[in-house]
Amino acid sequence: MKLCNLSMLRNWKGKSPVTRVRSYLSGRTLCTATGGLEEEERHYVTTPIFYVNAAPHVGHLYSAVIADYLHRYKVMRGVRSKFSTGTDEHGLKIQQAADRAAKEPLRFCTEVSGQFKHLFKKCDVSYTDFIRTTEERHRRAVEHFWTVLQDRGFIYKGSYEGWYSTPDESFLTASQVGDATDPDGRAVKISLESGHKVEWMKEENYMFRLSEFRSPLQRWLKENAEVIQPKRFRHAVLQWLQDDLPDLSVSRQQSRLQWGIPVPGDPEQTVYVWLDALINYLTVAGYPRDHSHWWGVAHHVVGKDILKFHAVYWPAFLLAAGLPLPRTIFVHSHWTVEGQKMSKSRGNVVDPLERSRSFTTDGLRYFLLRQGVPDSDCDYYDDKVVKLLNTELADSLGGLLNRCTARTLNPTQVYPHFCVECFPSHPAASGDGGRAVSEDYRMLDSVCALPSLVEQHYEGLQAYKALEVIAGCVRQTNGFLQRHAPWKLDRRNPEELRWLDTVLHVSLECLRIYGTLLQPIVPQLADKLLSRLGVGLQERFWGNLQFLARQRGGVCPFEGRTLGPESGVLFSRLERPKEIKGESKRSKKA
Ligand SMILES: Nc1ncnc2c1ncn2[C@@H]1O[C@H](COP(=O)(O)OP(=O)(O)OP(=O)(O)O)[C@@H](O)[C@H]1O
Repeated sequence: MKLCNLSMLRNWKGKSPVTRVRSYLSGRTLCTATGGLEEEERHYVTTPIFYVNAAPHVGHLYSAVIADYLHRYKVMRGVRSKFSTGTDEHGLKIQQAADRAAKEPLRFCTEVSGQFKHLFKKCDVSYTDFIRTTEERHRRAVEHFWTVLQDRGFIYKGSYEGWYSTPDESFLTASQVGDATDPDGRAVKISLESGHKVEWMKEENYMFRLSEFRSPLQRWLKENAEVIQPKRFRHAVLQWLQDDLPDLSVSRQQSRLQWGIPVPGDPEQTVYVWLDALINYLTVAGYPRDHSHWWGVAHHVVGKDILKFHAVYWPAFLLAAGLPLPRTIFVHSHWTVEGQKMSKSRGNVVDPLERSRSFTTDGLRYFLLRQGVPDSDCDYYDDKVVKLLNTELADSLGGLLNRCTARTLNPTQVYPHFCVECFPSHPAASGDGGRAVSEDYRMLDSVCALPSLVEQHYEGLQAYKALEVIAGCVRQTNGFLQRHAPWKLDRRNPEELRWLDTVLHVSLECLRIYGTLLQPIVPQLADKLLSRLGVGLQERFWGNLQFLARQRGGVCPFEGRTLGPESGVLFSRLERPKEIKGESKRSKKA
């Protein structure tokens, strides 16, 4: 077992009662600070499963890359991480979309599900599990779950009467419905939340005793203040729990909905699509057989549009089934287009595959995670993407790498030596030989503090804050290089050469830290950067984030090592592509 450094100890926020310390270098094992007892840590992150009534858009990719970076971050920490995504394939909307496309529903679903898979592959979404709700393993899980709820007395046959929104596949209380007029001027009722038309529905079906769960849910939220993040969404859920919480219809008559899973023992009824869909998280965990390994450590990433399903219905179903509740429900806001939610049914979508070709996969991932703020909606437009990527990836980060590794400055192409007399660990200790100035020490402080700040933001699913602090440090390092202008130093003078090498060593150390921290967000770009620096695959874990060890008398394994081969610019400056300009104009006219 290798030793962990102090910052790891300080930063580790394990949930077990004993102080847990990760041996990051060994990757998988975990020991306790008290006795070396080995234990394994697990993490299970999910995206919503995506409804296959139309092709994916940028909003879907956003949910997927949030879960992906969390998964990659956990893997970097040596945690055993499971990451599931997939497609939600039952329901009236799919039945109708398949009819419109004149295709068998399953064939239609297979095609659209394939588009999601293809997108995720192209965009490096490194899921470990992909589930389709039309799979046999899922049908078995739903049937079992239903039977458990029924056996425990939480499902009864009743009659549902009330408002129903087919586009949202959801039931609404009177307070959630408002008046509007349709395009033909007729008075209609709409869902106040989604704006979709609702209809009055009356039919016999199965009801779930949701009304019994108000207090348990309130208690759960009270005792677990962090379970719903960010906070404003927790408040929204608490508010819903103050309102009416009537029993929930959990089946539809088969005559109205054929495309779904039949209710066990009653083929005249089809399981409500949301109950069916939510169970996917259990199916992936192995339910009903051996799910306990993963189920207790589940973290859901969801858009705010489906918060109620995940934070009210889903925990109520789980409590009724006697199963543990998710650890976190992380909620994000929406990408909008000219102020309106980007959505399949509105058709105002931005094609993520096309954008990943124009801006590169990492460019698009970086943009979404740097600009997407969980708390509030964000308008998407291409100019913003181009500006951000040119500034932060091409000029700032790419420029820094380019300058530090250029043959003119570094003709031997090695990770240069650090001279501690030129840059001692503390300014006061600098004798005549010290050449660093106070801004340089401020930069070192920022870079030293960076891993723990980034950790905090990654753990809290606030990637934009992590990327903001990284971008700030990159700017500081560029300033450091500019200030000392190593290109003006005379290599023939040994003293100047020592300082030149030190400036480059410090800059490469900074770049190594940035590249390592950026891996979950921009995996290809980070790989290119770290490979150029000659950092091996086993040297890219969280435990390799010791910065500038040489200054504190430690050993830097990279010093004197040959740099990796040159492989072109890190990130090429972007032009605004013509075809995207055309599309933006079209969407403006619409
Ligand atoms: N505009 C968006 N911004 C961010 N995430 C989104 C957006 N649209 C969808 N998502 C993500 O996808 C999930 C499921 O969305 P859904 O499949 O209902 O997409 P949609 O485009 O809103 O579809 P529809 O228009 O048919 O309701 C959301 O909960 C969220 O995680």
